Amino acid sequence: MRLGDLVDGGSAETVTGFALDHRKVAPGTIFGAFRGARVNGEDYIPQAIANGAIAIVTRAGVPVTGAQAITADEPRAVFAHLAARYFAPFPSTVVAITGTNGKTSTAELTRQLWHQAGHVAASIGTLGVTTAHDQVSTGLTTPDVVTFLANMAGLQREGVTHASFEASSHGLDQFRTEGLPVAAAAFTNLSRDHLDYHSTMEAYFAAKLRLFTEVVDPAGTAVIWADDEWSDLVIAACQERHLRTYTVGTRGEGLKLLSRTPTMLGQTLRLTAGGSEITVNLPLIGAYQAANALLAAGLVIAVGGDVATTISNLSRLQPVRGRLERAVIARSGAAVYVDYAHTPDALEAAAAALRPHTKGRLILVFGAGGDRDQGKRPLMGQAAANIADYVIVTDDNPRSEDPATIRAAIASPGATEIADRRQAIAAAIAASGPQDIVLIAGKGHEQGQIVGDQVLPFDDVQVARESAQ
Ligand SMILES: CC(=O)N[C@H]1[C@@H](OP(=O)(O)OP(=O)(O)OC[C@H]2O[C@@H](n3ccc(=O)[nH]c3=O)[C@H](O)[C@@H]2O)O[C@H](CO)[C@@H](O)[C@@H]1O[C@H](C)C(=O)N[C@@H](C)C(=O)N[C@H](CCC(=O)O)C(=O)O
Ligand SMILES: Nc1ncnc2c1ncn2[C@@H]1O[C@H](COP(=O)(O)OP(=O)(O)OP(=O)(O)O)[C@@H](O)[C@H]1O
Ligand SMILES: N[C@H](CCC[C@H](N)C(=O)O)C(=O)O
Ligand SMILES: [Mg+2]
Repeated sequence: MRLGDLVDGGSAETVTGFALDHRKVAPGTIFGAFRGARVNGEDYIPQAIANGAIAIVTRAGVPVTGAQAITADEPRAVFAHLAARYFAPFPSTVVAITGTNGKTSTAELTRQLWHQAGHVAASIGTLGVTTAHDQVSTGLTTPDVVTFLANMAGLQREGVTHASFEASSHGLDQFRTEGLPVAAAAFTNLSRDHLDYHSTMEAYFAAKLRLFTEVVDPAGTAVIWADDEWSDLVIAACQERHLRTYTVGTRGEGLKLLSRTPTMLGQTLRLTAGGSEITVNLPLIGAYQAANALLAAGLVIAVGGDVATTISNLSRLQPVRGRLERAVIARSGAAVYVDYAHTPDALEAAAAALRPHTKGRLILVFGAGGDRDQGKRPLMGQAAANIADYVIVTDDNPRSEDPATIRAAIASPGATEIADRRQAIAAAIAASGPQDIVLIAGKGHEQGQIVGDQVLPFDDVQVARESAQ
């Protein structure tokens, strides 16, 4: 592809790739020079050109000498759209999920439902790039736009026709997932997180809302969990754009949840869909997993899946890694669960899921990540005190912060503090009785504890199993 094929007045030079970092520029690259959270990418334009960049996408007025300048008010959006034309084709059906909690779960359950329906399907998100046979980590929930589009194109080459992806608020704010057609977009919920980056709930919500007002195709569908306090605002924004909406939940119209009855290993859902009443046994516990499963079904139906088959396939869903994952039964007889709850709302959702299965006490081990929203820490501490009978506060990826300061900020009333996560997990399990449940929250599938700039190997499930012996 030549530069002239991509931009008006472009030269006949061959485009060889796209880069956001000047260190990744090779001859023929189009470089995106953007102001970032840490540094200003515009400062690296001369180096990018020296490394062979043939065009620079940036703001108007930024000096560019020796390469074609492509300028726009929102240069990240233009860069994404140019890159998408370069990397295309993509899987023919792509859907996205946003919300504070439940993106990974919904993306993964959507992938599973498509797989069951006979499609070659994949998902991209916190767990990495997942196909029926493989899982490769990308490091971020929503990778940078070049990685994202290259991965999507790679999936298409491998025969993937259906792909779901997580659109994090950072990703949406930074236009990391633009340019490719998105046939449907789901909203899970909104609660406190990431205010270190977005400052206010309104700004955080506005970032999420872009998925519906700008990213999803105008002829696409918004699939909305109707029972969240922010849902009506999402529905209103979609209606303003004349987007088709498909709502799910007890207030849902597409999939209406009539009742939810916990069973030993899951729950029975009674629903109305397309005018008929359907009962399905979901092999996952907790209201939150039912919500995510219904959203996944909604997405599959929104892009053409058969309603009855899709709902019946819910009974064959596999658990999502690190989301209410039963790690081990301790010698005491207590069941030990690992969950990725790292917000106040998620802690409540995870505890609510386990309560009906607990005859005794709910013992909770958790912490809060460093270099992330500080305001959520005391709220998590208070939530923990409300939902659990015994709380141990420990470390969870302190990153560059002092772990003791993070634990002090959590300040969970009545909690025990054990800095070392392995010791905390061991203490929780040692304290458990046969009727109790131990919930280890915050790290889910993660394979490391980030301390400073080191990633020390750590897996909550494995440590729980070792501690339970
Ligand atoms: C705050 C944030 O979101 N930062 C992300 C963002 O960085 P940025 O654009 O602000 O970059 P910057 O470091 O200020 O640099 C500005 C520009 O200069 C360029 N640069 C920089 C240095 C240099 O030598 N040369 C150069 O060209 C950079 O490539 C960049 O384009 O874009 C980078 C590339 O896409 C990301 O790697 C980086 O993620 C950092 C590492 C991060 O920790 N992000 C987390 C907070 C995050 O994004 N999390 C979300 C949500 C998690 C969830 O709840 O699910 C996620 O989607 O994972
Ligand atoms: N629908 C939901 N409602 C409330 N809480 C939920 C919901 N789905 C998941 N959770 C909680 O959030 C945790 C993380 O779930 P998941 O990984 O699916 O969310 P996510 O949105 O991808 O999170 P992240 O922002 O870290 O990528 C779960 O382990 C659970 O505790
Ligand atoms: N995607 C989330 C994950 C948080 C997980 C928790 N273990 C932490 O490190 O805070 C974030 O980057 O904020
Ligand atoms: Mg996620």
